Amino acid sequence: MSQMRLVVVGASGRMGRTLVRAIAEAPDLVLAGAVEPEGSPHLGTDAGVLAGLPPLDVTVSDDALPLFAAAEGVIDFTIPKASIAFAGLAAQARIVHVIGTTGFDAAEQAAVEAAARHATIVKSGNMSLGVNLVAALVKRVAATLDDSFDIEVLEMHHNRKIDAPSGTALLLGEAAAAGRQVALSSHGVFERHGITGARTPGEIGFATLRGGTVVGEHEVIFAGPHERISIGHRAEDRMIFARGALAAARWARGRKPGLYSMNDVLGLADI
Ligand SMILES: NC(=O)C1=CN([C@@H]2O[C@H](COP(=O)(O)OP(=O)(O)OC[C@H]3O[C@@H](n4cnc5c(N)ncnc54)[C@H](OP(=O)(O)O)[C@@H]3O)[C@@H](O)[C@H]2O)C=CC1
Ligand SMILES: O=C(O)C1=N[C@H](C(=O)O)C[C@H](O)C1
Repeated sequence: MSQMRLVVVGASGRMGRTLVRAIAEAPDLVLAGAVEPEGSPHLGTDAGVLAGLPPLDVTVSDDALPLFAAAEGVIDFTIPKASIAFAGLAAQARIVHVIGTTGFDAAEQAAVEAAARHATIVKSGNMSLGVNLVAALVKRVAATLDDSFDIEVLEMHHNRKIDAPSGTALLLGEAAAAGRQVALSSHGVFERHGITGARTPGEIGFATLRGGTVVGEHEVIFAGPHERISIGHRAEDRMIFARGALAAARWARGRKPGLYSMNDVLGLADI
């Protein structure tokens, strides 16, 4: 099979640069384009140089559509507003769209779902194998334990992160809610401050920490009567997310339009 031609949007970001390096080290993939927003100081720069590599002869552009038209996939770790626009363009170009961006509100999520009628989209709040395995375990443990075990999701990230709770924390909360056969929208508690009253049984609580250069840490705590179970994950390098995203692109190549998750890519959907 020929090399898969991929465009990286948000190419100068923390994930964008990591993705460019991950594509450069994959013999079956080739960087076909690199995109940054209009006005970015990085426009016209070589994407390889930007990522700390020798030149790759791909200059950073703000004109996504012609690049998408000549590619088979786009890898997108940007911001929700941009990802929605890219989903429309990817649908127009009939190419694979891997979305790692987090922080979507309900209307933005609905826009991605609409685009997935024409584009093959893989979207996940965390592209790593480890976190998706942890989510499968959380679902199983939540299904096994009753409401006498309180579920709390704890996360810590670097001080540049703009959304909270993290996409991964939400993914883990959804897994816990699915295990308990409840909706996260009705059982999730995202803020506590002041005289909150005692904890309501069945709540799924979230706590967010921000600081330093932490790549991403998550812990799901099941706190029961006189015992506590804790299941967690520590990301040590952004390369785990980048390699996961590239695995998603390979998996999605040639697949029919639809909205897929990393569970589909990793074969964890039935766990
Ligand atoms: N699912 C997963 O496994 C992971 C998800 N993430 C998520 O990925 C996203 C990005 O994270 P990170 O790389 O740390 O963030 P950064 O802020 O470092 O990078 C975001 C990049 O997107 C660019 N961007 C913004 N708008 C546009 C646009 N319209 N067109 C093209 N590029 C655009 C920004 O450009 P500029 O700076 O010029 O605005 C920036 O280069 C976040 O939502 C984060 O939560 C992160 C890691 C793993
Ligand atoms: O912004 C980040 O850095 C990360 N974002 C994702 C999230 O919101 O969960 C994934 C990872 O934890 C890093």
